Amino acid sequence: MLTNNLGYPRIGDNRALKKALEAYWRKEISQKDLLIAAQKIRLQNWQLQKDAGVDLIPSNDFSLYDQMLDMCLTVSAIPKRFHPLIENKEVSEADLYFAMARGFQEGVLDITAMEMTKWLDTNYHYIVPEFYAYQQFNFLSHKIINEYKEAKNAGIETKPVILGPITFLLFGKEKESGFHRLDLLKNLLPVYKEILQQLNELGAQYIQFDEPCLATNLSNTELTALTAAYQELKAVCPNIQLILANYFDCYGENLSVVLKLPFDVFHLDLVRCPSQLEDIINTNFTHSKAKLSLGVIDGRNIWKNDYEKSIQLIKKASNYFGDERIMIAPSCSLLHVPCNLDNENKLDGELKNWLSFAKQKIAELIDLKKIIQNEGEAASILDKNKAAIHSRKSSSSIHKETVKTRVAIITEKDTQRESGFVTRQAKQKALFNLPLFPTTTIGSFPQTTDVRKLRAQLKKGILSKTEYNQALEAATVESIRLQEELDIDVLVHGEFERNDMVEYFGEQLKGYAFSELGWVQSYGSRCVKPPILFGDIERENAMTVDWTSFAQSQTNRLMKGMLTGPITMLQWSFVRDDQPRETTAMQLALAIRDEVLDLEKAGIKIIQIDEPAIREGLPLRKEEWQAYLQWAVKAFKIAASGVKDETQIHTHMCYSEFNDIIQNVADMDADVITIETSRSQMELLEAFVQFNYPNEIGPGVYDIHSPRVPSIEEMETLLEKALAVIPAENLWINPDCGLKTRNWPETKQALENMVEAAKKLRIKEKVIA
Ligand SMILES: CN1c2c(nc(N)[nH]c2=O)NC[C@@H]1CNc1ccc(C(=O)N[C@@H](CCC(=O)N[C@@H](CCC(=O)N[C@@H](CCC(=O)O)C(=O)O)C(=O)O)C(=O)O)cc1
Ligand SMILES: N[C@@H](CCS)C(=O)O
Ligand SMILES: [Zn+2]
Repeated sequence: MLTNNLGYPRIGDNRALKKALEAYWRKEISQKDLLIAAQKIRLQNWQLQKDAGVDLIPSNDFSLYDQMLDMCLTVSAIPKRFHPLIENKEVSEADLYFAMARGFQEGVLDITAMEMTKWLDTNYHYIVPEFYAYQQFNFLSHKIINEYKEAKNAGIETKPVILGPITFLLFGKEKESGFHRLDLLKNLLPVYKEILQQLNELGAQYIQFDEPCLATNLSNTELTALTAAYQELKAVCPNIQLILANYFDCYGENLSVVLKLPFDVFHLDLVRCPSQLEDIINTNFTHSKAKLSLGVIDGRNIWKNDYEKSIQLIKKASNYFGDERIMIAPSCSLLHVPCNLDNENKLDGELKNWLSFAKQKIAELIDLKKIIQNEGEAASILDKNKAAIHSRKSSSSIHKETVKTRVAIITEKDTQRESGFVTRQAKQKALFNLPLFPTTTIGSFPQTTDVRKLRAQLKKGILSKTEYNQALEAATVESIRLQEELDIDVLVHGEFERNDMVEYFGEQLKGYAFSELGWVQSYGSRCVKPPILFGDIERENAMTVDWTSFAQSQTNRLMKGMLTGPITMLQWSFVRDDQPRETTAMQLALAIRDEVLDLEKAGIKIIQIDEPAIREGLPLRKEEWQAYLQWAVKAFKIAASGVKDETQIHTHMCYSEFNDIIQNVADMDADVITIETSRSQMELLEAFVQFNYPNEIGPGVYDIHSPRVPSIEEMETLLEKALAVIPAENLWINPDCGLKTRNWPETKQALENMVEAAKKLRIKEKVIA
């Protein structure tokens, strides 16, 4: 029985990759130094897995920015606008790669970044490949080959991991009409064949094809393409063992086609979908020679594996198929969990004993093998695990009757505003007296090194709480003055006091715990430290009233209160797996509702409840959507509906394709929604238009993930597009998302341009009127 790992976190302990990348982008270190730092992480990861005794160690799971972008470079899917950079000998392959991710603004060149979107239902973002009719591909970046050789030179045999051709095409976008991206498969496959041939020549024994599109509903055409592709690929190198990796859900209705594919190993995510083992047992797979990789260790959460449960599944599989046809594995790549629990010194001992990060999950894999093979320490390993699992199940720190009772008595009335939108809109317009096309921002302003340093100094005791607060007050006042100077209509306080929009709230809620170094990659160099939601959620004190009231006291303009919604708190935390997610969402919703009411009591007239993760939380299979959406929308409405008509509730969403959930977005009944639309050139608005979305909308007019500053004309063009489909009285003007990742000069310039674009639009609208 072999152990199989699908992927390891690539940011390195202590976010080594983030630090190297950002230093390189700031031109503080050379490209050579960046590449050395990257190599060090790869070697450490491989060595750790080899030392632990993992049989199938992944390579090419590392990426300097994103694995989908790596594939674009591998097959030379480089959008035409970046071609001047290919022709420019001064621009290296790495800089071309970063330009595709981050945009490029130098000299006469001003190139927009590629779009970025959520990787299935995770908080990881990938770069969206762009496709053109008749596009040709060729084997450009040899990263997969180089990393295989690099490991081999270090004495480590690895299993190269590659994103499969079907997922690569399906998760990309056509950039012109008249073709479907799957039409490009025949042009793409020769590159995959060349890769297979080269790996074969180098002696690779396994190659893992990631095809997570199999966790979604696929059409017959897509499944036919899948079959054709892998028949062609297998024929090239019959001796390499091909592994099919699907994760985050069942193969579902795709299973019967999948099991006929010429793979040597089929990976199953048995954490998300334990029932699929039974489904496979009920097919004639028992007669096949192929192996199963049983993903029994949760690669998406941080709870210690329950060995008894896993052993049951493994034994069931081995009874049917025999030990030699079984591999054991984490459910998916460990990219989505932090590196190493050993680095945590401040976690409560009881809680720490319930947890497992990437390094510990690798150890769990080996433990399970030892238990199955009944090696010497097997009994004591199992006993220790049983004790930890029992300790969590029976702990008194998890359950609070008052919280459970409050959830039990939620009624329909708790989810309804006093009046409908039309009445509320009239009251709010009369009260606020805002200009046509009001301008606002999404909440955060640049979290500069200086601001982060303040927090680090507070933590280390170098700054007192009073000194820390004074410094943040100064930053807040400065941002308010700037917004007034820029003539923005509805202001924000800037969120300087927040380390992160989820962690900050988690820190103030009972039922949450925090790691010190539990970082997980979100996109590129950006990381998050998801708080650990382990128990019933209770808000003991107001969380944002002091800062928001302070900010409001500094200006005569309207100041938005800024909160994170219950579904985003749920999605971006490591959540408990001992109760339904719905129950946890209701507990969070009640806590946020209390905060909304406290803000209203403190005189705040506009309150934004961010829900950027509502789309990401959708189950991967459509048949499960309605059940989720029903409770997700309910949770938002519980949070938002306690206020009077005059209080304006905003929500904000980014990275979302709203087309198929627009009815549910409308059901949330926020007075104003601000959404990310600029990278897709307002494409997203189509959904709002087709549905005749009734409430006010602020479609983002500039992409905040790129350092490039958009021009006034560019934003005017986007606004014209928006105005063609949204009634003028419902249109707000704002960036795509918060500005925390930007620096001040870019931010000032971009906002100045944005306000100017709004003013020009107002004048044009007056002329037409
Ligand atoms: C809006 N987005 C968010 C998502 N998920 C979240 N949980 N939060 C989000 O805001 N998902 C979708 C989008 C896009 N994703 C991201 C993710 C992450 C960032 C980001 O800016 N991350 C920061 C880290 C933020 C943080 O927690 N900072 C802490 C710790 C700061 C730190 O690094 N301290 C230094 C010491 C300070 C010094 O001396 O310089 C250290 O520990 O070494 C804080 O502020 O206190 C990142 O830098 O990656 C943005 C969008
Ligand atoms: N209010 C948050 C939303 C990010 S999705 C911010 O501005 O950063
Ligand atoms: Zn956002």
